[in-house]
Amino acid sequence: MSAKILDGKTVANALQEDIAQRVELFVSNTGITPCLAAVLVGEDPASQVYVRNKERACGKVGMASELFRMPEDVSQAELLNLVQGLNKNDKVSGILVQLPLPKHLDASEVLDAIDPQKDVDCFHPSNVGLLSQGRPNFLPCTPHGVLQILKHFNLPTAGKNVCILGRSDIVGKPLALMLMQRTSETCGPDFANATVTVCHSRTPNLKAMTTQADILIAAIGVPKFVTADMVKPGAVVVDVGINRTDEGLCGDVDYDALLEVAGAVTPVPGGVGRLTVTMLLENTLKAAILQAK
Ligand SMILES: NC(=O)C1=CN([C@@H]2O[C@H](COP(=O)(O)OP(=O)(O)OC[C@H]3O[C@@H](n4cnc5c(N)ncnc54)[C@H](OP(=O)(O)O)[C@@H]3O)[C@@H](O)[C@H]2O)C=CC1
Ligand SMILES: Nc1nc(=O)c2c([nH]1)NC[C@@H]1CN(c3ccc(C(=O)N[C@@H](CCC(=O)O)C(=O)O)cc3)C=[N+]21
Repeated sequence: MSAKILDGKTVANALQEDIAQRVELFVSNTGITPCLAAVLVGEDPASQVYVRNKERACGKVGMASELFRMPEDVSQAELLNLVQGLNKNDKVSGILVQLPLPKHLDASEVLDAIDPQKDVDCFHPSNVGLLSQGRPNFLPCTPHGVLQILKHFNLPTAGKNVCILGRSDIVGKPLALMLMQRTSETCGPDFANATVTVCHSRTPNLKAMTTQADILIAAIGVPKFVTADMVKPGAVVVDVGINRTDEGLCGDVDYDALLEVAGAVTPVPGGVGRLTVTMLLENTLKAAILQAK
């Protein structure tokens, strides 16, 4: 058996074409160009790559982006001051503070300071609360990207056993919330209504959980953690992990081995990461529309 490869580039390009058209329409109707403000603290190489990808993608769909770089030793007060300035700045539609932040900073306090209507990451407690109640303002980028890949390849989640590895606030937890809802705002009821199992570092006998899954989603940050014996034959495997190793970029799943057991699998790079960036563009346009009202 050879798994179908769920190419994120194709999905991202199709969605970005659609976003570009809506951006053009919005600009011609309002005279406003949606703008993403990205805040980057320090010199972390991975963060720099991601932020660069985000800026490039903004340009591709006709949106503006502005990068705000802060030194590694920036104070909490200075960073809060920057965020408050961006909240007030009418030219800025969306604000993204790239994570992780250096340890001396209180990330929650910084993220909570972002105007919920500019919170394109969907990290603000009011936006997370709305998401959990099934009436989202913004959809979180990476979880939304996972749904969009599944939708593009017609792999519905309704009635399926979905196992998520990882319970972070950026991927695992919001993804679990979205998949257990009755419907998805953008993808409909076929891409919700899952029976969701969330696993983490304190889950005993992980393999017993993963082998039950029709759809297995890995978001733990451990290179090639998911091996062929952990996957039910024919299952859909979504690899969210992005790990930098000596042999280059790799995901949380043992991709080559899984090609022989899985029904479908996302590559890294060229998988979910592409969609994360695309859904950020979607949210930035949405933010601009909210603010134009
Ligand atoms: N493609 C994309 O767009 C994105 C990719 N990523 C990537 O996804 C991965 C996860 O990121 P993120 O969610 O931020 O990670 P975090 O480090 O915040 O969380 C990792 C989660 O995985 C769990 N975990 C870690 N090791 C194990 C293990 N051996 N067995 C079971 N569970 C384990 C942790 O459990 P516990 O809670 O018990 O500690 C935790 O819940 C990373 O590789 C990251 O780079 C992240 C965001 C976007
Ligand atoms: N506030 C905040 N919001 C985030 O959404 C956020 C964050 N902080 N911190 C880090 C994670 C990670 N993340 C990615 C972004 C782009 C790619 C991406 O472009 N991936 C490409 C290229 C990867 C590469 O070349 O390194 C791919 O997978 O093909 C991946 C992962 C967003 N995150």
